[in-house]
Amino acid sequence: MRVQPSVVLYDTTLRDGSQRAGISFTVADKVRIARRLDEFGMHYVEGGWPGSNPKDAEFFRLMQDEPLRRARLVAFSSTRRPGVRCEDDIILRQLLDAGTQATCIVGKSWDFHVTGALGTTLEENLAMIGETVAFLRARGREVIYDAEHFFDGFKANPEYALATLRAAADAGADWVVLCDTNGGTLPHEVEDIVAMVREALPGVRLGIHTHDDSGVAVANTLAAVRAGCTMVQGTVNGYGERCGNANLCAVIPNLQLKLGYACVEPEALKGLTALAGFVSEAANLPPWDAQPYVGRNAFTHKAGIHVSALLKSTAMYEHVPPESVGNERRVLVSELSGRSNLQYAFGGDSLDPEQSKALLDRIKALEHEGYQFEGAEASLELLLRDEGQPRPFELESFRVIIERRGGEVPRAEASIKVRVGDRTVHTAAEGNGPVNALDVALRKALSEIYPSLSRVRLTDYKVRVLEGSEGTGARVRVLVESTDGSRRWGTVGVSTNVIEASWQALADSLEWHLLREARDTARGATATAGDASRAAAG
Ligand SMILES: CC(=O)SCCNC(=O)CCNC(=O)[C@H](O)C(C)(C)COP(=O)(O)OP(=O)(O)OC[C@H]1O[C@@H](n2cnc3c(N)ncnc32)[C@H](O)[C@@H]1OP(=O)(O)O
Ligand SMILES: CC(=O)C(=O)O
Repeated sequence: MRVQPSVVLYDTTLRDGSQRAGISFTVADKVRIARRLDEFGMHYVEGGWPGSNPKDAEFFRLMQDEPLRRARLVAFSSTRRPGVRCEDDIILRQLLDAGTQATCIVGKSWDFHVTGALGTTLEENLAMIGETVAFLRARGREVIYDAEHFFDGFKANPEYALATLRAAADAGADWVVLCDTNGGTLPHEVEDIVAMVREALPGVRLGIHTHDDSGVAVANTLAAVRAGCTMVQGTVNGYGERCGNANLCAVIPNLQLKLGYACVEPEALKGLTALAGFVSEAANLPPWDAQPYVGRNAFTHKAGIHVSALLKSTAMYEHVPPESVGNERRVLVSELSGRSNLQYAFGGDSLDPEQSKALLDRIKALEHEGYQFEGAEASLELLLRDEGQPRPFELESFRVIIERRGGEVPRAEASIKVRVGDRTVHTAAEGNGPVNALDVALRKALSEIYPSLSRVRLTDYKVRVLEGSEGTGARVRVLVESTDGSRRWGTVGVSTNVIEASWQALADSLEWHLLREARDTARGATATAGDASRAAAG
């Protein structure tokens, strides 16, 4: 592939990204994200609008004390207001006070907005743009000019839309960025219009800023780059106003891996998946599993036919290697599996054809009953255990009582009898609900014999009703996620009784931990014995 010239990355997660419904970064979040974007290799990081709110102003104050290492931090603002001198405009004063070397100014390109939203004349708007850019350039600032609604403006009145860009460029703007603010433009239009702008403004460095209202923000960004834009604006995970901005987590690998443009170091690209996770965590939004390139499902294979081909060559069902963006391949085992899924999931040829067939039949039958092994790989692994081997513990019986007295919060009490080897242990415990009481009672029964269980914690508990029409008599599926501080695993239980389903998932979780621990210990002992015999032989 021919290596194309580089494309400049301009991240606006902290400004346009924070315009997404549901996001409210703290100042500390903004500082952490800015540093992470810098480490990743974004060339520009737009931090916010200092004239908008005290949080953004404080963010820029803090960043002056400890600047970014490589990226340029950008403060954002609009042009001066109509009829107000730049020197007297408070918003521009606050922009300068932010102390950044780079600034971004948004101005109007669409005549409809100039007269309808700003309520001023077309001439005054041109003056607002040119004077604001010149004002900032005269004060030593780099100016990135964002031409709001450029594509809609160009379609309505191309001469005027181009005149707004000329006003910025002639006043010394370093970059002129064409914005598809309403996200209504399609890729072929973007490609044509950018080509016309290039012709009309030779030598002006162009950028692209798109929104995803038509679901084509990434495609529009790529079309603009192909037509000559050399800066791309976007956000991590595509966060942004309404349907979001161009998602840099797709734009960057598409440019770099598919189109041959240099954006970041190939090693840095391997940090993209971690960056996406970091930002979704900081934004307090659930990760987007189906997100291209960096989502958990982006390289997850479920269908038997796909997995069978993957075992021959991963390129058969993967457009790029997952490691190129720091993601990983996963293979699920479910009712849509064939032998290949089991072979992949359990490694090599550890199962003979008959075992595979029997296991697949069992999985398919259990999924028919309502089990789901996708998020419950530990329960799946337990299906493979040798039924002849003694189990770490076996349930003899449990009883759960829930009591509510008067207006008090209800309490639950569980008593449990389990057999461990030839001992029977009988315990009781209270909890804030029946499942919690069962969990506490079971651990109490086992903790003396298996002290490592004290490290195991439940991190998630989900219940799903499987047949809605049965009402409270319906079958439920319980999925439990557990951790011992270093590993996470999922287990499942299904029953018409939610406590029984919870028990199954809970018991599987502890049993899986104990079997894993026994296996790790056995492997450690084998390795130690091997070392000793090699040392003796040497
Ligand atoms: C496309 C984009 O995403 S641009 C970024 C948009 N982001 C934001 O708006 C978030 C931050 N915004 C804010 O904090 C506030 O809206 C502020 C501080 C900027 C302004 O607040 P207010 O003075 O109370 O005005 P309000 O928000 O009601 O209206 C915006 C004003 O800006 C004016 N304006 C809009 N675009 C521009 C522009 N390019 N140049 C100058 N003024 C503009 C509008 O005409 C309106 O003025 P008016 O009330 O005299 O009609
Ligand atoms: C500038 C900007 O955010 C837009 O036009 O969408």
